[in-house]
Amino acid sequence: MSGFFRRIYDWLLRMFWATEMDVTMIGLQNAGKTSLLRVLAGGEFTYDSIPTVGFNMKRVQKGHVTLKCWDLGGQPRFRSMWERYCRGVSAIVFIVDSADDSSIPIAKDELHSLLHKPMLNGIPLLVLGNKSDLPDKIGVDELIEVMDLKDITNREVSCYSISAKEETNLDAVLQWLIGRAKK
Ligand SMILES: Nc1nc2c(ncn2[C@@H]2O[C@H](COP(=O)(O)OP(=O)(O)OP(=O)(O)O)[C@@H](O)[C@H]2O)c(=O)[nH]1
Ligand SMILES: [Mg+2]
Repeated sequence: MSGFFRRIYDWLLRMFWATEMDVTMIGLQNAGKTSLLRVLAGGEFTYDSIPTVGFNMKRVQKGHVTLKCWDLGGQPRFRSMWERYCRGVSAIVFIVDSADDSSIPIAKDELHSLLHKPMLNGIPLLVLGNKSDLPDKIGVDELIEVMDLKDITNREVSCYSISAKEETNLDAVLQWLIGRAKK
């Protein structure tokens, strides 16, 4: 399809079949949540990302679906906000720095204590091992193991290895999220 007809087609889809879905992005500080969202929204990757204070919101447009993405601060003082921002969303995205071994046990505990909250029952979960461009990263199988993802039974769970920097697997992330839009 030529660029012109593609734009008309996208516009018609948005006019008559538009869907907006809320997605919340959480994970420890420095995992790469803000970087991922910046790149998903069409921005440039940068090493000078500023730690998020509280939260930010950015919309990501993909065909007829608008992802309303809530990017939460990962420092300990902001983690008590996570539950409130996860309530009622179409999907929770939990981002892990897959090249930082020491962060993983803390990330696992934070994730599992959040998933025990009754208000969040059943919300689909996508766990992303970010920074796959770095040499010391762990792969998806190991991430599933160390994050105890096989023990999660009350919701749909998927796990991908990604790099916000090199834009690795970001299409798969968007496709997964769009597939969770509430009908
Ligand atoms: N090599 C590499 N570095 C990354 C990647 N994604 C993010 N970073 C870097 O990791 C650092 C932290 O990124 P942020 O996106 O600010 O992390 P965050 O999870 O939003 O952190 P908080 O807002 O404090 O919770 C920055 O220096 C980024 O440039 C990646 O895919 N590869
Ligand atoms: Mg941030």
